[in-house]
Amino acid sequence: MEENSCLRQAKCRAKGGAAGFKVAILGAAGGIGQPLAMLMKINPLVSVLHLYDVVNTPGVTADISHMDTGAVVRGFLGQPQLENALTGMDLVIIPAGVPRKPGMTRDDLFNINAGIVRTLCEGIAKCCPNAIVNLISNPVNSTVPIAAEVFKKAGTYDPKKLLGVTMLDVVRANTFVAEVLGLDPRDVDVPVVGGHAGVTILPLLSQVKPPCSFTQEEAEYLTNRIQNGGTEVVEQFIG
Ligand SMILES: NC(=O)C1=CN([C@@H]2O[C@H](COP(=O)(O)OP(=O)(O)OC[C@H]3O[C@@H](n4cnc5c(N)ncnc54)[C@H](O)[C@@H]3O)[C@@H](O)[C@H]2O)C=CC1
Ligand SMILES: O=C([O-])CC(=O)C(=O)O
Repeated sequence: MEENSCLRQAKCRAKGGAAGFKVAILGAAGGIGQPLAMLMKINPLVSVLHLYDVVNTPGVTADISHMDTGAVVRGFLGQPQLENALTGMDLVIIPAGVPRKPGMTRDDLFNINAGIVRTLCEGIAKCCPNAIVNLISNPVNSTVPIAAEVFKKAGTYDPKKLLGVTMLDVVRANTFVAEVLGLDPRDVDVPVVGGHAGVTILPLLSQVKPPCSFTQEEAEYLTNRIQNGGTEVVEQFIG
């Protein structure tokens, strides 16, 4: 199509800037980042969505931006664009880094992901110091303290605004407990406290709603399966 025969984006009447949360995803082109970008684009509370990665963000951004929901989507590629990706954000969600392969523990990711998270958090401290930060990158038990130290050094640390994402442990607990009890998982609520690796994941099986009891064998099976749910998935990705 000839250049002068099409309406160019800059000439469209939409101005963006509606009220709502401005959200950045760092690591937006990855296995977690892409579906997360889709969920944020669907979320009616989100007005602006910034997608940052070191690879592939132009394609992911083009794709997500075609969804017919309100959030304005912008893509950012590589370290030189990190500050633009972060400026003005209310919420920063970080799934950037490497995932484990079969046979690895989450701690085996520490060396590489700690450095990635530190650099990204330095950018947050500089460009959006009041943002809520959700850390997904593993090992969450260590990346959250790393982020806390970066923010303390920068003088921007607010413990109420720094969160490790461990919701998967709750989701898994609800599913596995519902299977044992023969209930719909949507009717089951299992509190899970602690961290996000092995024995640091503590399902509170005495506090399950609706109230119930387990045999010793059921409690051991459930605790073990909930604590190793991530490994159960990772071990299936062979090759
Ligand atoms: N907290 C949780 O419940 C969960 C945590 N994870 C963790 O999330 C992380 C991501 O997992 P996946 O998305 O499956 O991995 P992935 O390899 O599919 O995606 C990671 C993305 O991060 C990007 N990336 C790497 N270095 C970066 C940097 N310096 N800046 C910005 N982006 C960078 C990569 O280009 C890639 O697109 C892993 O550490 C994994 O262990 C995964 C599942 C659940
Ligand atoms: O286990 C992993 O490596 C990914 C993760 O955190 C999870 O699925 O809970």
